[in-house]
Amino acid sequence: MAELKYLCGFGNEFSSEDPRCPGSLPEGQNNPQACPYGLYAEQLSGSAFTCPRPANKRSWLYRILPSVKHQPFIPAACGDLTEKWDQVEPDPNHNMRWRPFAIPQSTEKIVDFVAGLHTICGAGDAKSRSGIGIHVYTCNTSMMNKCFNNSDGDFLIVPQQGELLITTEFGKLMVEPNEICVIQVHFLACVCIARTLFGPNLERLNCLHATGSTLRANGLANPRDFLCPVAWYENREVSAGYTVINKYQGKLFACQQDFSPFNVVAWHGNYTPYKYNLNNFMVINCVAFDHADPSIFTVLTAKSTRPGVAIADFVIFPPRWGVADHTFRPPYYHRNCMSEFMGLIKGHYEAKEEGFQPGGASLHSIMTPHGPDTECFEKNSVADLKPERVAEGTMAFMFESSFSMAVTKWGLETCQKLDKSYYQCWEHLRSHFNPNWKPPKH
Ligand SMILES: O=C(O)Cc1cc(O)ccc1O
Ligand SMILES: [Fe+2]
Repeated sequence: MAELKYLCGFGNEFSSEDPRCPGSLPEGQNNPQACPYGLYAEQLSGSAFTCPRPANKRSWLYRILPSVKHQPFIPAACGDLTEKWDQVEPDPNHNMRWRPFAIPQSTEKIVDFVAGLHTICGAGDAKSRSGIGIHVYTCNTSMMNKCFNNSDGDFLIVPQQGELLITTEFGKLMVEPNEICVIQVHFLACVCIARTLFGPNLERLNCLHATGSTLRANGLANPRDFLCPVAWYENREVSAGYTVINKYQGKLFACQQDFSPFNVVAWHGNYTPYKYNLNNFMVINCVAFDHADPSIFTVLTAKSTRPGVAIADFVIFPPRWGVADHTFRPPYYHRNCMSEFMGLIKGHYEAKEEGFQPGGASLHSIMTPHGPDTECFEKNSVADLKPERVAEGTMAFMFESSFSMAVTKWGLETCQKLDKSYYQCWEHLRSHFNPNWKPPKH
């Protein structure tokens, strides 16, 4: 497949025409009486009309047929996708760790993107438009004559294994591990497996959906590194039926139409899907002493209505230099007023060299004490503090949320990946207390 082209910038006013139809974008107005090439004009808004201008998000799509032409939606099987946060009793032992989630073999079961979504934890409510859902996604096949949209929130997709070709109404995105992509609320997406890194047709990812707020880029993620697709259309009748699956108020619904919805010939606007390569993040770190809190690693944030408090921050722990003097350099022990869901794309996480594995995850719920494991503490309390590379070959990430999240039955039981021995990584922490301690002489 030819290299895909992208437009670069974050939240820019973009415009794009499929080169097969030059002049398909109306000039000087959005709603001509008759659009070029006989297209329909359709607006997709990401902010209320009344929002102040800098917060306004909307795009205009010029398409062969409008989205409204479809059969009614009917309930569809939700599998392990849920917004029921009371499936299991609350449990304050919410320092949890999961071994790498299993990817079904295609010889056993065919699983596409939608069928492969499993909700692991979350909180809040799509109806009041304030909430978060964290899903683990494993699949072994492409979506065929089928696409998906999430009416409940923006989808942030973090591939861990295998490349994805995501067709959207704005065009195509190729997303590989160490890249992320954002498919906003209401955008249609067809997720295909493009190429796999380990064995045939196996994909594993984490998805975050944040309800009620648009994801914004943080200052250290340069706007020009965000890539958005260019217009691409297909004029394809599907007499057997094209299925649109809609996640709406926490449940899945499906409808049929007799044409491909990827029929947008031209578009313009500032509300588009995008991808971002995590290697482009301009990492900063402490250059004097002490461990800086991980807000310095925030790539994207979905703001809540409370100033400075996020529904969810997307944070990464990329390779960097550690140079802090007279400092315990790894993460400190802490009790956080935010929930921390972490995943490992590749490598080893500095606070837990073992146990936390690529393709696995951890959850440290609100105020649950956690920090470096015993080995990490002992080693780094006496380490020679030369400048050194930290997290070489590693990419860990965190969804940090102000919500106190519930774990689902799938996360607790069905997935069978919960590491029940996780608490033991702190069990051997011993007291170093010495009441006769004297400050060292210099
Ligand atoms: O718990 C963790 O491993 C994540 C984390 C990392 C860090 O550097 C500081 C605080 C924090 O919660
Ligand atoms: Fe933490």
